[in-house]
Amino acid sequence: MPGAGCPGRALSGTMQSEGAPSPGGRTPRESLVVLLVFGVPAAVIVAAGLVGVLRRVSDVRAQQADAMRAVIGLKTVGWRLWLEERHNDVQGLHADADLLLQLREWVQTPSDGARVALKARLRLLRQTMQCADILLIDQQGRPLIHAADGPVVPNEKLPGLATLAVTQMQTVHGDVFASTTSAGPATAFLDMLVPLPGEVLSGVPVLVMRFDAGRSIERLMHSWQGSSGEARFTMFRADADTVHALQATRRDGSAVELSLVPLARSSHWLAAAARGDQGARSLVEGTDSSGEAMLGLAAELPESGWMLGVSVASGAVYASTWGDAAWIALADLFALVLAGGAARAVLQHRELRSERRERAEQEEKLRALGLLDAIANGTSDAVYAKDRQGRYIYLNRFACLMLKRPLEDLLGRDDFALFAHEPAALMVETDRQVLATGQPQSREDQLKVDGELHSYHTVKAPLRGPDGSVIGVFGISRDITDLKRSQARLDRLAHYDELTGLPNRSLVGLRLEHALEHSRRAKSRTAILSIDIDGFKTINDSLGHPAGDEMLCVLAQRLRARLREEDTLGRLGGDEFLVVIEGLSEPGEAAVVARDVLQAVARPVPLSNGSEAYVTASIGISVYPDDGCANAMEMLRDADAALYRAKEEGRNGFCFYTRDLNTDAKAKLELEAALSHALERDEFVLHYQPQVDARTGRMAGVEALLRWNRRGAGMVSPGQFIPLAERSGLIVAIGNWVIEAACRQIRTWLDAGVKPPRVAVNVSARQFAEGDLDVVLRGAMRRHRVPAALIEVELTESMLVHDPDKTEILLSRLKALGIRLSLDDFGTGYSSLGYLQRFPIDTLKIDQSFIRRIGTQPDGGALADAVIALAHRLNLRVIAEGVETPQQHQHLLDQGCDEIQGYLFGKPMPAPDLLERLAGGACSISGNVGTDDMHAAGPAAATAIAV
Ligand SMILES: Nc1nc2c(ncn2[C@@H]2O[C@@H]3COP(=O)(O)O[C@H]4[C@@H](O)[C@H](n5cnc6c(=O)[nH]c(N)nc65)O[C@@H]4COP(=O)(O)O[C@H]3[C@H]2O)c(=O)[nH]1
Repeated sequence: MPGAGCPGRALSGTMQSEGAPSPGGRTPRESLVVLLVFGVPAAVIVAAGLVGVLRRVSDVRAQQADAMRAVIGLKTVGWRLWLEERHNDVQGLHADADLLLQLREWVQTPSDGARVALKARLRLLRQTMQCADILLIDQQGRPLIHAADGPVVPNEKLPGLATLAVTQMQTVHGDVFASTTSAGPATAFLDMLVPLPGEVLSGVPVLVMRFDAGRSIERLMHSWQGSSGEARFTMFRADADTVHALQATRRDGSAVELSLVPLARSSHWLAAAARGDQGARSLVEGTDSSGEAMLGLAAELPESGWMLGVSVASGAVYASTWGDAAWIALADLFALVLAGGAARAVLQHRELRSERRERAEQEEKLRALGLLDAIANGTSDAVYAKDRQGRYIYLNRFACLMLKRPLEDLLGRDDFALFAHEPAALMVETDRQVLATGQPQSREDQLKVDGELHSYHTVKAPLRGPDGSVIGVFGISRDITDLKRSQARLDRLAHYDELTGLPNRSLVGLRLEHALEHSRRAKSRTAILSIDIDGFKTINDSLGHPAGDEMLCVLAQRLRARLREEDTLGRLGGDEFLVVIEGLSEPGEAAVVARDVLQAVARPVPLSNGSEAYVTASIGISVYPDDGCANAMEMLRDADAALYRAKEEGRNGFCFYTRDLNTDAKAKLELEAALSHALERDEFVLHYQPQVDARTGRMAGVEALLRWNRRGAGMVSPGQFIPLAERSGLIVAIGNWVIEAACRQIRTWLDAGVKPPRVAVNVSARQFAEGDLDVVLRGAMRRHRVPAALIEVELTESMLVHDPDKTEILLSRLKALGIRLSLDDFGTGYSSLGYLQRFPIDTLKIDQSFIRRIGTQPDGGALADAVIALAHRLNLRVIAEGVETPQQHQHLLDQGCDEIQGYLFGKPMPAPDLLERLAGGACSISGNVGTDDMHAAGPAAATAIAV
């Protein structure tokens, strides 16, 4: 926490020292890798280069040796040819008759003349055969006469050769020999000895043809220009100490001079060849006479007594090899340089990478520290660290703000120095657990800050040093006061009704479970009262929801005030309340409470708009264990069943649950299931009840009343199934069917030539709310070609008040069709006179309950009278329904009521029965005025009045 000078720095130092690697250090493993990757290939390259060079040298030597052997072979062939030619030259000499004759003459008469003649002959022969000399020798090899001038060049091998030739009696030749005169140049000769017939020439047995071998030798020693430079040839001969080489020199363009050169045995290549160290015809190395390094190869020159050697300068032979070697070496060097460079680059790269990594790590750490600092100070949690002794070593900015002290004041202090003893002890205890277990701990604390109690959620974890040992405690504390408040609010919302503040369904359910549990143990009674406000919907619809809500709140307060503290009062939703009463000793105590509740509800409720609302309540009671319920759910179900019964029994009362109620509920469910199939099974039928002119008794119209002929069960009263159909939504389809059926019936009457009465159809609230009543009516009227004047729609007050604007539009659309509108049950709801003026109503229908009062109570007709007067004041027609007695009829007639409907004039009846009435043209009051067996005839049904 550098900015604040907080001990965040101390933490930074700790983090930096953690396990940093040696900077730029190359590990032995890295060096080994580099050595393996680059050293080994480099060594292989160099070795391969070396082997290449050596192989090249070896190849060159082998090639050179082959070439030299081939050249020597060629030279040898040349030499053999020359020898063969010489043999051919001397062939036949031993049979040369002229020569033999002259020889014989000379042998027999060794006169000068004979000698001269023989010598001339030999000279001629020498010329012809191009010999260097021709000798006649005796058996000891001593020359007797010769053809050339000058002294005879001695050949020490002649005696031996002469013996051989004579013994074998065939031509033989000796080795090439050189004249060894020290003064002039030497000449090489070859003596070919031809034995002469002995009986002829005893004493002169051999003719020696001496050939000059110089030319041939000179040809042998002609140098050869090969690919590896000039090949030089040498004839040589070795004795014990010296090697004599024959050098051929052409002097004057024709004669070849030879010289014998003694060579040192040591370094001259010929000496090595002569020694045969590496075998005959093997390549030898040495120097030549001038000291130049030479490669040579020597082979015996056949039948000459000499060796023939060929040599080339080593430099010329290896020149290309050295060139290749130089290239290879260069390539090797290049490869080595490359390998070295690559190795260096790799090493540098690795070093660079490692440096970069270290730098990145360092930066990362710095960033992390910065982040830590930013996080610790950026959060609205208190972040802190303490040493093992509980002294603060770090606090973030928020922690300082929370404690309202500068950092310097806080560092080094412990919790006892900063907080009250009790919370401090708890904090220290948590620290102790963290230090002892090395495990994080969390807890919630409450601390007084600025005189206000705050809730904190704290997580504490061990603070570890670089070696992993626990050196203190690290903590984060979050102010969760608001969260706690929200939680409490959510809790309230989850368990309490927002409007009345009473426990809601879930909390009441829980309390009921608890109460039952307690009752089970204490063997006491628990009762529940399911309360429904009668007429609440009407209040809501007529006065608006705010008024409804206001009334609910007032009722909730009243009920709460009537109950004991330990009783639970809850609102389950809408106008449903539930009371749970514990510890009853007998069920009758529940009835006392119920009566109290009824009284409380029945009192007028003053509303803020100045008006007063009058409502009653219906209550269903279930008592544990008397009703045999096992749990809360069953109790609620039974109390509901009792509530329905209470409502059925006329409201503003209570009803205890009995087992029969459950049977009723089941029957209702079955009824509902059967109702859903009634339309498709065509089980509905319309009955018609006459509405007659009060004065004339003529039938002015009929009310279409729905009947359900339930399969297997007979006729079901609309009072039973209409509410069910309303609840399930089936009423919309059923209502449409009624309209269709009524129109169809009118058409039937029309087609039958009967003047049909006006038919009033009942419309349900849901059907009206669909908003398409005009479309449905128009469709039906069009399909059956029914004049709109024959249709009347009966609405109830509550339908109109729900959404007046929408109602106004729909009613005007109906009026536009030409349909009459009648307001049913008028006076029972919260009748608003304003609506009567606003909506295009034609007729008011006085509710049966008002009619029933006539004649039974003093001034019982007052309400009916008022409705009649009001209707007429508003120019509306008025019709009274449920008229059963002539007194009622008379009273209504006296008051000016326009039309009458009731058993007195006819019960609802099937269409064929009505047809008879229609045919009769008037509605008479008779003993049996209807065929509808749905309702029992009233007391006046037996009276017959003819109108
Ligand atoms: N005690 C007695 N009762 C008389 C007398 N004259 C007529 N009533 C009965 O009073 C009810 C008049 O119908 P409501 O007020 O529209 O009351 C109707 C109406 O609200 C509803 N309802 C009947 N048919 C339909 C229908 O097609 N559609 C809708 N939505 N509701 C219908 O069912 C209610 C009951 O119908 P119902 O059982 O047919 O009962 C009829 C009728 O039979 C009388 O002199 N004495």
